[in-house]
Amino acid sequence: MPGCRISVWNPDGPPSGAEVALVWRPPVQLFQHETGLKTLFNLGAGVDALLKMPEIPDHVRIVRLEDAGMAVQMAEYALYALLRVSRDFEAFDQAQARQHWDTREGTRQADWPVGVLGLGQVGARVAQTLADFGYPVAGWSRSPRQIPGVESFAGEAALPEFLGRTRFLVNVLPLTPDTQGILNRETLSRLLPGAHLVNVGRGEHLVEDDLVQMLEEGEIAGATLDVFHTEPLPKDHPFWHDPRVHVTPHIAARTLRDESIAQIAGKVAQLKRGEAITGVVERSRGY
Ligand SMILES: O=CC(=O)O
Repeated sequence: MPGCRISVWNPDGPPSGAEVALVWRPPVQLFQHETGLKTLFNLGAGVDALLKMPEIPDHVRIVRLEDAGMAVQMAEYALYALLRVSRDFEAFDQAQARQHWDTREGTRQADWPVGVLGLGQVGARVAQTLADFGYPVAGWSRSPRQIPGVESFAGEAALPEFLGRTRFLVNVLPLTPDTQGILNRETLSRLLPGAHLVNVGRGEHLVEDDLVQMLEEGEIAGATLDVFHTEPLPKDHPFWHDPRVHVTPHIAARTLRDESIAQIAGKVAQLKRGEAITGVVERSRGY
């Protein structure tokens, strides 16, 4: 990046005078030290942790990563979880362990209506991918979205109807005060029987105790969870030990270095030319 001076933040040295910082969960001292910052590029899609930091001055522009190779990873993750449950692959693994030739009846895609919570760049890719495979897919977002082959539900009033037609629920919402705890007993109990939950948003979207109980009661058949209230997931957490729950360590969509650098470098160049950039967070909206 000719024309840019790039350094690693050194909290013990004098301020660098940087106008732009690339951050992931930065310490508050950064903002007390580097007071010339104008733009923060978040090295992830979710900016919830940054928006919980009152130390970030109001005039600092926060920019999130837009897709940058994450959307396709989320689509892969959701597709993997969907195929595993909808095609009974776990039952076949168990049958193999018993050398049992399990000639169970085949499953139908129509029996697995998919619902995607959140239809931003990531959610749209997830919904589109699963729809392309032939599953009935609907998406829920704040405002209506037009995605080919995906039924759109918008706004809080449409949430019960969206949940009521969904058996495989994928959460990719941003975490905001409005969406915190949105996956709870009241909402999850509206899903179709035999439901499976995939959470690749944030742990705080889910009321974990509600899910633990609903799995016990058979109200929810299973879950594939990548994010948790406490990460790493504490060793004694019931999710580790429940065979109906599949735990992954916040890897559903990794930040890809080259793609992220290219995107951020492009936006820095645009800013230097005085152009508007996309991906700027609306703080009042929460993402
Ligand atoms: O959690 C990861 C991200 O927000 O990109």
